[in-house]
Amino acid sequence: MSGLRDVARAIDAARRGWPLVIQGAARALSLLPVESADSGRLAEFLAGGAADLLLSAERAATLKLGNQREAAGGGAVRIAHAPWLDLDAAVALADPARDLATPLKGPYRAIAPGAEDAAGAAIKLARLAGLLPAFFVRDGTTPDAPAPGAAAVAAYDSPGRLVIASRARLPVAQAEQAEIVAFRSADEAVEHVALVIGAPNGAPPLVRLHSECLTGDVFGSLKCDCGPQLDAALARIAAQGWGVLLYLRQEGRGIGLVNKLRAYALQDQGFDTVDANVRLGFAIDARDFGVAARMLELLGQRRIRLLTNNPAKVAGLSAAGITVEERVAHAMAPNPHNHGYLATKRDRTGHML
Ligand SMILES: Nc1nc2c(ncn2[C@@H]2O[C@H](COP(=O)(O)OP(=O)(O)OP(=O)(O)O)[C@@H](O)[C@H]2O)c(=O)[nH]1
Ligand SMILES: [Zn+2]
Repeated sequence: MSGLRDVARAIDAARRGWPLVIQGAARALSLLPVESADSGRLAEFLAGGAADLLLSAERAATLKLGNQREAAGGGAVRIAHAPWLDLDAAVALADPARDLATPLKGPYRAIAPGAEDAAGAAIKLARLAGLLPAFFVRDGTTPDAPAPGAAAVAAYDSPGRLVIASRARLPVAQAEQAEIVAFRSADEAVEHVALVIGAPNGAPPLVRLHSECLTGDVFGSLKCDCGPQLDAALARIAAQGWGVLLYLRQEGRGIGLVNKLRAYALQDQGFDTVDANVRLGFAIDARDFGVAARMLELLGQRRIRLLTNNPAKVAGLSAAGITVEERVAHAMAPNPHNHGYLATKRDRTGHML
């Protein structure tokens, strides 16, 4: 599908600081990501015409720019160009790291994004590229820039084309009888993985959906509960004799490692995990559990028992056709560093803790 190839090229361009185009149903937007731009790239981009700034609705709301009406639909707010809206000012609008230190320039004026579908797709594309959701933007196309349609961006990470790419026996410390299964999609670069423990015994498998957390899974971070949850899930599945751990490549609840570390830096300034995500311009939780449902289907498991405290995982799987016969609580003892994080999950994101 050439549309998906154009999305992949656009993600690559965004990471490299090259311009890209998103074709909306009514009109196209030319875009240059604020994070990866430099003054030379910006000057080239501006040679095509004056550029406004596109921010996610969450970031605009944090800055008290724009309002719900403007944010409705596309999930993006466009800030009209002004002489003082240079690269430095754009970085200050995009990156919350300096929010408390530097007062905003301005005044800034929010205008309608123009092509709401393309604007919303741009915000999603920034997340897929692991970049801050902020672009220099102008109407129309740019020669030689990748130009996916907004609909292709929206469909980009849908799990329909996921297949099992490879599987092999993998004895692990917690379970000698285990098999690793790698999944691949023609559309996406990331590879999700399942660890199937034991052998089907007729009962619904005990399943854990684990979203990637480099800091917790590899370094034993005490800021979250991911590492202990991963270990405990493997132990509990092994004790049952049969089950599946899905290792989902959804680092930082889907915003990527760099953006998660930005969220951690904001947490060091006193914001909680929810407010940090929103301040960066992202949804509180950017994950879609449809991919997990597809993995379970490919493994032939449509009825499961799910280890989680997160009702959104149960709802996401159910909406995608998986029957969750039982939710099995999976709470870990808190430590002094993750106590606040766990309290926020309980109080603000509906976790049953
Ligand atoms: N953006 C962001 N992501 C975080 C933060 N702390 C942990 N994460 C990520 O959150 C995800 C943790 O997901 P899960 O272990 O599936 O936990 P959960 O959604 O709380 O649900 P259960 O553990 O199943 O109850 C991982 O991708 C972590 O990288 C944070 O402060 N900010
Ligand atoms: Zn973690």
